[in-house]
Amino acid sequence: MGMMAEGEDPVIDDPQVAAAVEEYGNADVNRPHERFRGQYPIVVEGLKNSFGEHVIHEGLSLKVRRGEILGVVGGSGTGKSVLMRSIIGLQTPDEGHIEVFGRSITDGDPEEVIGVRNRWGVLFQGGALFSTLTVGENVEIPLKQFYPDIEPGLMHEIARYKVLLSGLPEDAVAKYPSELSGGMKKRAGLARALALDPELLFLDEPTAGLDPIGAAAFDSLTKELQATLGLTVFLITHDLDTLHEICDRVAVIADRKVIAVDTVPNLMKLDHPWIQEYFNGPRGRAALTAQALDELRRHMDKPVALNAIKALDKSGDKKA
Ligand SMILES: Nc1ncnc2c1ncn2[C@@H]1O[C@H](COP(=O)(O)OP(=O)(O)OP(=O)(O)O)[C@@H](O)[C@H]1O
Repeated sequence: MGMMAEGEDPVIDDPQVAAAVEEYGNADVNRPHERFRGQYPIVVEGLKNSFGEHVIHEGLSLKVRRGEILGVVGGSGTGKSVLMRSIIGLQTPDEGHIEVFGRSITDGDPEEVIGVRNRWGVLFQGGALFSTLTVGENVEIPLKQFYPDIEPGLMHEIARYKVLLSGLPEDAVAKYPSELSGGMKKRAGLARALALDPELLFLDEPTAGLDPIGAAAFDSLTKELQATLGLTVFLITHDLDTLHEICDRVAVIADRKVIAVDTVPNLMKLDHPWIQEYFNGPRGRAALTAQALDELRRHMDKPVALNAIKALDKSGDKKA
């Protein structure tokens, strides 16, 4: 086989497979389970968003790599949610271009956009569950919307599986959102976001409002799902522990654009005042110490690590 550019589909050598592809349409057709093979499932270029006189984004560009957990941070009101809403087509920008899975969201054919909407899942801030429906029924909504012909028994079974996949007990399927704790509601929202086996997962402040143990558990679940399901995750968060623990890279929004995208250690070296305040301020330092402790605990059998943990714990006590 000749050289293949990144993101290109492989040449089909097998005549039977080639005939089947010919019959059912090639990779450009919106087949439900076509998977994106390019390098960047999300590409945003020159985005401008405003509400009246209030300009939120101007000249904002961002590329999300396939398979990464990308954290998105920025001060309150810098437009993290508006960016997410633009990417999923809920907010029409004034200017700029957005592609998801290589298809234009901003000026694409509406049919095409519908063809990509079943390939992402979204957990909105607060979960956005329908209060009059059970958890199982909430998870079935996207299934009914995109695959109305699936028979009800199978639909219930898929929903039950997604609920379990999100770490909820089986009996949560029949419960109403009001019967769930905050952490369980987030998991139910996640189960719904996973309903269509997405390749791309959008999480808006998933650990906000959770206690530290619940937040850490949700982070582990996100990491596990990314690794096992091969997801790309776009994760808006204020949670420094989340950034340190699970994000491959972090995009920082300030001054109406993405001012940097990099790993947390690399971002911490940058001279921007907001970045310094955020990552190197007292809360940033505490998160870093917590991560260092976690890392050391993984090597507890080693005497050096044990001593280091003791020393770090003591220095934490002094600060507190
Ligand atoms: N539909 C809307 N109409 C008018 N203004 C809006 C609308 N949606 C968002 N905004 C404004 O856009 C700005 C950015 O909002 P956004 O919710 O994206 O911020 P954010 O970075 O997610 O903030 P936070 O961290 O507080 O959640 C805010 O000033 C908000 O008031």
